[in-house]
Amino acid sequence: MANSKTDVQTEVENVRVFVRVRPLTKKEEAEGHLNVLLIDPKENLIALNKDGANPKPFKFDQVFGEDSTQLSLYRVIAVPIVEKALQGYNGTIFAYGQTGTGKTYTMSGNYAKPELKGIIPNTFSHIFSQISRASGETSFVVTVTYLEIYNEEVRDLLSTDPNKKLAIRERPDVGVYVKDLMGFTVDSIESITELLNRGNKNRVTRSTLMNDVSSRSHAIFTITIESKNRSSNKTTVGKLNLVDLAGSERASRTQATGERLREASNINLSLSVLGNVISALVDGKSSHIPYRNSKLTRLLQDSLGGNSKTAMIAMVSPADIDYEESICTLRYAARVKHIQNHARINVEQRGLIEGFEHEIAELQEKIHLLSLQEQKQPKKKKERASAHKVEELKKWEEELQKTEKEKSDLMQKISLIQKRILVGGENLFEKAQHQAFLIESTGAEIENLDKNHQQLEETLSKKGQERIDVEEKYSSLQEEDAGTGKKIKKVQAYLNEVKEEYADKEHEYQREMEALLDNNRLLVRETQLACLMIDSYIPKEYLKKIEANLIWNSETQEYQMRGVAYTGNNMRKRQSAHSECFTPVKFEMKPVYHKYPEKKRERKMVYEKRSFSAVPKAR
Ligand SMILES: Nc1ncnc2c1ncn2[C@@H]1O[C@H](COP(=O)(O)OP(=O)(O)OP(=O)(O)O)[C@@H](O)[C@H]1O
Repeated sequence: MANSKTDVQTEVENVRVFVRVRPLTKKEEAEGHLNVLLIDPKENLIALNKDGANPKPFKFDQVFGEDSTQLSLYRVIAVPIVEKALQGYNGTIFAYGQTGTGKTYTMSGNYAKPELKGIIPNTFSHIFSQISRASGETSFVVTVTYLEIYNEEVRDLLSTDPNKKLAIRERPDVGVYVKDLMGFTVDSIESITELLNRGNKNRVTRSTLMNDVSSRSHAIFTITIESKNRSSNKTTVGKLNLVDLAGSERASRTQATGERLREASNINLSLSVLGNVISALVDGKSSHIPYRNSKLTRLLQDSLGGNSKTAMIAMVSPADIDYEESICTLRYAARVKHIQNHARINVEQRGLIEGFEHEIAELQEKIHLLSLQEQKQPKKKKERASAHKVEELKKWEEELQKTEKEKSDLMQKISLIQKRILVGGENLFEKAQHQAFLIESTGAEIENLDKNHQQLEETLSKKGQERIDVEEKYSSLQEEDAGTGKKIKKVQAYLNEVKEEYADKEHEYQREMEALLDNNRLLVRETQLACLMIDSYIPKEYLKKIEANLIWNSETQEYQMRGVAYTGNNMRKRQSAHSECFTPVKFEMKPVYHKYPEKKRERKMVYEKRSFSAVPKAR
C-alpha cells in the first residue's frame, strides 16, 4: 500500500490493554475450585488472591468481570478501532490467554444470538451500518481474508485447499504479506458472515482436557476497507486485523503426547517469541526486534510497535487451579501496555475502486460500440430484404442476437463490479442498523452507568477526605513510637511485596524454561529420528552431495535444495503419474536383504549363545 508522504499525520499512542474474566465453568464448580480473582472495576484493577495475603494488583485500561456482556466489550474495545479503520487507519484487536479462557468466545462468540455475537461478527454490522450512513460522495470496497498459523505453517482458511502451505513475503511498497492468500470483496453482512463460517469450519480445533473445542492455531481475520471520496478524489485504506490466538498450555496439565504435544510446543514457542518481541519493544534498549523469529510476529509486525491502533484482550480464568497461568497472563499483558505505536492514515494512489471504475468505463465503451453497430443494421435490413435473400436475412438475425447477447453479458459484468462498490448513504443494511442500534443502546446504558459511577466517586472522595481529617487528628495524638512502628510495618509490607514479586518472576522464569525444555526434548527426539534414518538409509557419499546442494533461505526460513525435482521421491511421484505409459520394473529384493553369508550367520549364533549364557540363573 503506497503512502503519500505529504498527506500523512501520525498518531502516537500505547497499545490499549483490557482484561476479561470468564465465569467458573460447571466442571470447576463441581470439583470445588474457588474464585481467586479480586476486581476493582472503578479503578480497573485486578489481583489474584490465593493465600489470603495482600496481593499486588495490576492496572489496565479496563477490567471486564465475569458478568460483562459481549456488547459492552465491543463498545469499549472495538468501536474506537473500527471507526479509525473506516477513516483509513490500520487496527488490530487480539485475544491472548491460557487455553479455555474465552478467546474464541470473545472474538467470534455465538452469532445465532445477537447478544452473544463476538467482536468479529459485531464489526460486520458496525462497518456496513457506517457505510450506509456515510455521504453519497464516498464509495467503499470491503475485502476479507482469513488465515491460520498451524504448526508454524500459514494456511488460507477461505481457500478450496486449506491445507496448502503459504509463504510470507515482504516488499518495500507493500510490506509483509502472504503470497497467494485469497481476498474476497463483500457487499453485505450475510456474505461476510458466510466467509467467517467457512473459515471457522476449516480451522484446526480439538477436544482437550482443558477445553472441549480448543483452537490449535492462531487465526487472523482481516477486513480491508477502502474508501474514495469523489469531491476530494482521495482514497484511504484501513486494515483491521482480528486475531484469535491459540491458547498457551502446560504439557503436564493437558497430558498431550505425539501430534498434540507437537502442536502445543509450536503454540508455546510462537507465544514465547511474541513475548520476546514485546520485551524487546518495551525495554527500548534493543535495536533488534525479533519479528522474524515466528510467522505470527512477522504478520503482526505492524500491530506491535508499528503503524496500527492496537488493543489486546487478556483472558483469565478465575479458578484457583489456574492461578499460575493467570498471573503469567497478567504479567504478559502488563508489559504490552508500554508498547508505543505510530498509526497514520494509509493514502492509496490507485486503489481497487479506481481499478473497478476503470473496468466499468471500458465495458460501457464496448456496449456503446455494439449499440452503434446495431443502429446500422436497419439499413442493411432494408437492403437485404429488398434483395429477398432469405439466407442473408437469417444471417443478419443471428448477428443481431449475438450482439444482444454480448451486450447483456457486458451489462451483467458491469452490475457485478458495481455490486462490489458500496456507495455511502444507500440504505441497504437494515440488519446492520438494528445491530448498530443495539451497540448504541448499550452505549447509552454504559453512559448512564458512567454517570452513576461518577456520582459514587464524588461521594467516596468526600468520605475519604473526612476520613483523612479524622486520621490526621488521631495521628497527631499518637506517641512518636507508634509512628515509628507504623513506618516499620510499611517498610516490612513493602519488603514482602518485593519478595512476592521476586518469587513470582522466578516462577514465571521457571515455567518459561520448562516450556522451552519441553520443546527442546521434542526437537531432540525428532532430530534423533532423522539422524537414525539418514545413518541407516543414506550412503555417506550421497549425504555429502546432498549437503553440497542445500541452501538456507533466510526469507522463508527453510532449506532449499538445488535440483529437488530429481530427488528420489519426486521422481517416484512422476513415475507413478506416468504409470499408465510405463511398465514398472520389478526388482527382486529378497536376495539382497535376507541372504546372510554362512560365516556371518554362524558368528551371529555364537554371539547369541554367549550373551544368553552370561545371564545369571534365577534362584
Ligand atoms: N465470558 C464468558 N461467559 C460465558 N462462557 C464463557 C465465557 N468465556 C468463555 N466461555 C466458555 O468457556 C469455554 C471455553 O471458551 P473458548 O473456547 O472461547 O476458550 P479459548 O480461550 O478460545 O480456548 P482455546 O485456546 O483452547 O481455543 C466455552 O465453552 C465458552 O462458551
